[in-house]
Amino acid sequence: MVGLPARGKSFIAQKIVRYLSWLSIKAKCFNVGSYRRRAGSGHPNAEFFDFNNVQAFEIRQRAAEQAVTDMMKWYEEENGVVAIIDGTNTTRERRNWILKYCREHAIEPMFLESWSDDMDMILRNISDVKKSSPDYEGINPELATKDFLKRISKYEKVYQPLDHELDKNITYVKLINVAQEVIINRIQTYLESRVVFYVMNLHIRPRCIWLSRHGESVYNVEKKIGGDSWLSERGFRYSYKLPDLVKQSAGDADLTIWTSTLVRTQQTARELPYKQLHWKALDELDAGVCDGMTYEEIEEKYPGDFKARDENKYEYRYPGGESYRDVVIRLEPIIMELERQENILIVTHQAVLRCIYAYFMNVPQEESPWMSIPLHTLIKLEPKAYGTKVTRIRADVPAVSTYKEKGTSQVGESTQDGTKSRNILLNLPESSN
Ligand SMILES: Nc1ncnc2c1ncn2[C@@H]1O[C@H](COP(=O)(O)OP(=O)(O)OP(=O)(O)O)[C@@H](O)[C@H]1O
Repeated sequence: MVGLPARGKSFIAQKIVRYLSWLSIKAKCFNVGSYRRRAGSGHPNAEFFDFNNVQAFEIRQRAAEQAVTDMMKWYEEENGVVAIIDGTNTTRERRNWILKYCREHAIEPMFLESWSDDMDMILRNISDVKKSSPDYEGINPELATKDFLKRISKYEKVYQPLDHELDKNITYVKLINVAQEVIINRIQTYLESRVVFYVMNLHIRPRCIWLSRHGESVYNVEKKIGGDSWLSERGFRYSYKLPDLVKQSAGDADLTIWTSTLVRTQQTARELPYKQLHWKALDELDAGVCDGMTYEEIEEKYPGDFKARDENKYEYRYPGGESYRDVVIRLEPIIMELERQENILIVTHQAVLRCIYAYFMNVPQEESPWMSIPLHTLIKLEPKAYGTKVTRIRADVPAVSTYKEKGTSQVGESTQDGTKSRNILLNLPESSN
């Protein structure tokens, strides 16, 4: 990463790691600010970041070296694929040092610069995350803001942005005022282009995403999986309640509804007074030859498959059908479009919802297929600077549980509050410098 403080470097770095991890590409962020704190910077004020402060400069240099050393160890020992050095890396000298070190280890780095002169946005960023940074623990917020602006001015004195001419031989992407303008140079690999495409689609305007499973279906009541059945009577009751639940949570905000192409999601959404789009990519995980069967029937007819699925639910692919991994791959355009959009309500199916939820909440693959996402519950996701806040709103309409625990063909769960799901993920703010 490259850029002055409060330009969203950590935000972007963490999002890239979450996106790649969700796609099963091993990625990790190495945050130079946390190495600097571990190296004993304490609670530094702006003077610490003065480039003429020799002692402090040494601490910062050591922190960068430690981050780069750990990165290399991770590549070598843990087969890492994409590492991100989340630091300011504001001088060409520092970037050349990273470039040289990486090339000596046969790694071709890509630099990602976030550049902004939008002072309102920078002040908002400081207020969002910097005042609560460990650097300013116990310090009056106004003083913290003032000191942080001074810290930025120390960096500005030495800042050398990526340059069309001087940096023409390196791979980079430069985001100007979020993605108002994007400059790319020497993008050479498929993975690099995926990352560029992803960051081009990010925005930071406040918005919410709501998720709901379809209302209880006739197949849910009959304990069958797959199919294209109608809603049950209780499922229709949920569809009549949904507009009020949404209004309660979204107020007068405008939103767009996305459903799958299957009858049960469209019946669930039909009373909602918003624009609706139907996506094939939101259809339920295809159970192949098991479509329309109960888990008991599957256990009886395909005992080997039943066991194999319990053992590795993420990878298991139904004969003639799909695995969770397959669903994630087909959901990628949905995630990309979600990043671009503002308020969206998605009405979809259990497995698909687990995959979308896993992306926003950073749920690991071994856990995501086992998350409990009950029927007749509206989930609100609010993306924040360093994570996503979740609120669950239950409709007072009873429904069967379709949750199947490991090792049984019975559906239903011991806990009704869905404790197997993650309620909130908010990473501690770290600073890149
Ligand atoms: N491309 C962007 N440009 C400017 N701000 C952004 C961008 N992307 C995200 N943000 C905002 O930046 C804030 C988070 O700042 P972040 O901690 O990531 O900055 P940083 O550049 O890593 O700062 P530091 O160098 O002090 O660690 C959030 O409020 C987020 O909305």
